[in-house]
Amino acid sequence: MSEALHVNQAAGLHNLFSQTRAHRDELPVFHQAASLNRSAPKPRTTRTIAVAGGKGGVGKTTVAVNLAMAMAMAGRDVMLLDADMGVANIDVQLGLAPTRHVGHMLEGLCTLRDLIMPAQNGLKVIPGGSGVRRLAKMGNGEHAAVIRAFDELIQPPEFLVVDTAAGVADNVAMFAAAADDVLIVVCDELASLTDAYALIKILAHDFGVRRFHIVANMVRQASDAKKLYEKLARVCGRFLNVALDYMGMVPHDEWLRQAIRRQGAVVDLWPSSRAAIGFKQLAGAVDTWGEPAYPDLGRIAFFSGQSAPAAGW
Ligand SMILES: Nc1ncnc2c1ncn2[C@@H]1O[C@H](COP(=O)(O)OP(=O)(O)OP(=O)(O)O)[C@@H](O)[C@H]1O
Repeated sequence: MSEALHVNQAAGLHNLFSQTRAHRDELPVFHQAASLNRSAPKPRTTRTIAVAGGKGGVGKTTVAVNLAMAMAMAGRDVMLLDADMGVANIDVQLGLAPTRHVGHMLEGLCTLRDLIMPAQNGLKVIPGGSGVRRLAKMGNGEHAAVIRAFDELIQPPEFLVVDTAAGVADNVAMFAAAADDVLIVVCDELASLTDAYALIKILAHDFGVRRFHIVANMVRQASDAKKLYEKLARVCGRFLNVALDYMGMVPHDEWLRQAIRRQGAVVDLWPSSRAAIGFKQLAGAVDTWGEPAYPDLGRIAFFSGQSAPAAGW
């Protein structure tokens, strides 16, 4: 698999959203992830949600932070992993000042548990590290080591929300494919749809992910959000064997920028803002997602080594 696929050049993706006739994609399925972990599945107690989107700037971090915070405010035990390693910024957004990052853990200088930072409302954050070249250049083995490190947590959370990087490089795909659910963030730009499609295609073909939750961010009204979803669903339905779930919308809302300036989450600081209401609805919808549609067998997954229920369950 290529290290960094330039999504807008891949297979003339822009055309997919406008053309009337195209060939069904028949690329082979690569079971690269499957060959890396052949251990038997074990019962898991943590539900992992990866927030992805392909394109940069569509609001992945905003959605991850506010989804995690909204669930924490609802009394759930939630951990948030900033997997945008090397250029991570969840710590800054939530006013945290980490002294260690994932690189220290990989070097054996600390454990994953040492990286956990308490944020507002009981949310726990694992910062991704910023301005560290080595983190930005991590290879597949190191990504897998980060994912497997979660097996060592003595008190696994009820939910792990993973904020992934932009693009469709291996790190994004690995973190997304290691989760139980993938939440794709799209906004009202053609490049957002084409990049979301590219990511869904890679996750479906190369990692066997079959179900995706879709949220429309920074939209003006519900009808615009629905149209975005329908465009994506139409193209995916035509070329990929995947199911898309529409999760609603988060409107464009200036209170979000204010929240970032105040180093907090909008759901916490301005809970009755339009964006906060959208995030809370999204958080409430997670409970309707049903069982993860994705078997553990033969893949690298977060908490795949869990064998006992989490404390407090
Ligand atoms: N619903 C919204 N209303 C207004 N502004 C928003 C909304 N969602 C995100 N933003 C703003 O858009 C910008 C990009 O958001 P964010 O950093 O979450 O995107 P991202 O997809 O994680 O970006 P990157 O790929 O670069 O990490 C931020 O300034 C954020 O405050």
